[in-house]
Amino acid sequence: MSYRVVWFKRDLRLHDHTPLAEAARAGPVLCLYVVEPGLWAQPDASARQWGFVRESLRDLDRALKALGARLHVRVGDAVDVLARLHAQQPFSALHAHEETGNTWTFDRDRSVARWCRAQGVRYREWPQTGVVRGLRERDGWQGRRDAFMALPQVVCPSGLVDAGSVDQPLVLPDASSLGLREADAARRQRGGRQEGLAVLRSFLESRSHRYRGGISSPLSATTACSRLSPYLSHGCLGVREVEQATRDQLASLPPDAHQQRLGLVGFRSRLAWHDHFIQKLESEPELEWRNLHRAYDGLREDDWSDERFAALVQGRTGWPMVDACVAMLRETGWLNFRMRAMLVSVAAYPLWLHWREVGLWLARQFVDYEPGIHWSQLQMQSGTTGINTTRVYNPIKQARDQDPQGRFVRRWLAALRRVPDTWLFEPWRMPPDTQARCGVRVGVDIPVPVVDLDAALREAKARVHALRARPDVQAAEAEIVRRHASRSGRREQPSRRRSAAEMAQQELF
Ligand SMILES: Cc1cc2nc3c(=O)[nH]c(=O)nc-3n(C[C@H](O)[C@H](O)[C@H](O)COP(=O)(O)OP(=O)(O)OC[C@H]3O[C@@H](n4cnc5c(N)ncnc54)[C@H](O)[C@@H]3O)c2cc1C
Repeated sequence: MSYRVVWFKRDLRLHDHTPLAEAARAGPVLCLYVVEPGLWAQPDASARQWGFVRESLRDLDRALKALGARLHVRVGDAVDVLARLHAQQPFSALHAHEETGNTWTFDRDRSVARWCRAQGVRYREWPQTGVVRGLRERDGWQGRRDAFMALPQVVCPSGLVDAGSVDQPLVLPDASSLGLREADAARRQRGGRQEGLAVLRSFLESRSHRYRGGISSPLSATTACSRLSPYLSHGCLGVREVEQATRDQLASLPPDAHQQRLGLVGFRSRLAWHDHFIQKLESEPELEWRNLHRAYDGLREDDWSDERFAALVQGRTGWPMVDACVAMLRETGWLNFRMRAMLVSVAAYPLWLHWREVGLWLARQFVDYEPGIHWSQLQMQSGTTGINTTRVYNPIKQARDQDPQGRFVRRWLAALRRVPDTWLFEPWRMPPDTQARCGVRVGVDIPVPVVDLDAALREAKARVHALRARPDVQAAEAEIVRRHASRSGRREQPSRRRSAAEMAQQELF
């Protein structure tokens, strides 16, 4: 029997799934998910991500069963799994979505393509976002992305003929058998398309009026933001279906729904950034591990400090807003944009840590880890792209602006609950008699900051600005703009060293 294999990766849904629809049109299919121990052994993988994927796979299997098929799960190296399947029962084609992942998945996809060529198996891949494969420069990209988003969604087949047996139960390994030792996040979002659709509905219909103005503070952001990121990153929802649902919701709003309209327009621009940032990694896979602007090589690498990194990871920097964010991230696997940017900024400037290790730690924390967005943002917030404004977040100012009553900090840091408002954001300055009155000992119950914030910020900014001012560094920026910068808004000039859209992004949050 001739059949096609549909290989699910970061596209855990049946709706708007071209590889599945095309395979089903041609005849029997085998829907495959490969649990790859090599992938889960990478330093950016974590139990919380696997927990989310596991739930999504169960949901996917249920959806396939309703169509008369099932999800076939194999554990192993993708090429070995495909070779075994092919030896048992040869298939004519392998269908998949294009993936912009980390270096490991990039290499794996190339190995799979080589294996297909050698076996005479047709390997077909389709895009699932506005990211364009093989793009050499950014001119014209936005138009191509918009055209993709305007295409009709691909309808899910109404029935499937499974090329294998359908009455097997779904068996999925647990995190520990994949060697994932860090604990799952106790209060993370649950995986699966059904969960994702419910989150999408609640955002479009009732929460989006709080998006504009609500997404910067970590207090309001948990409900004001869409919270769609893990469903988009693991493909439980497609970007195109979310974009079109938003467009339709906007069209149906009554004229006086100003706040909701502003919210949905802002949200739609974030969906465009989703593709804009992933395109950077697609066009330049090396930005996962080396500075986008090579003149920044050596800026921080040799000054690595285990002590400063440990303080950050353990949430013991001494700056309450930073430590509270780390506590929330540990427990929920999510933070809003501004707080993510603040964590990276604190790591890069006052703590003067190179972004790669910091990025790996954060990647493991994020349930929604999306390599293209993640590594581009890590470099942008660390000031190593050469084309973005150097934005340095002061964690004490952020606390005052985003948590003026200290509710967020007190919620996540139990030791600070009895500290009076006056000292809450700089508790290490508390006089001894105040410490005694509120029963909190600086240096014992709460940490003293690892570095002097003002002095460390001053020195860090001076070092980065000195580098940016060098003519040879500025001269090299034009090429980075050509390949990566946004063309929306006025066309940016290399000499201005910033992208209009990226500036807008920095300012909006
Ligand atoms: C250092 C750093 C690392 C990040 N790592 C990731 C990551 O691994 N995965 C991830 O999905 N997002 C990442 N982001 C972007 C952003 O913080 C999250 O997308 C957002 O917080 C997710 O919550 P939400 O879905 O409620 O966002 P919303 O504000 O509701 O946005 C909707 C969607 O738009 C996209 N989006 C939003 N903001 C951005 C942005 N600035 N750049 C690109 N796309 C955006 C996401 O897909 C998001 O789900 C990172 C940001 C920073 C500063």
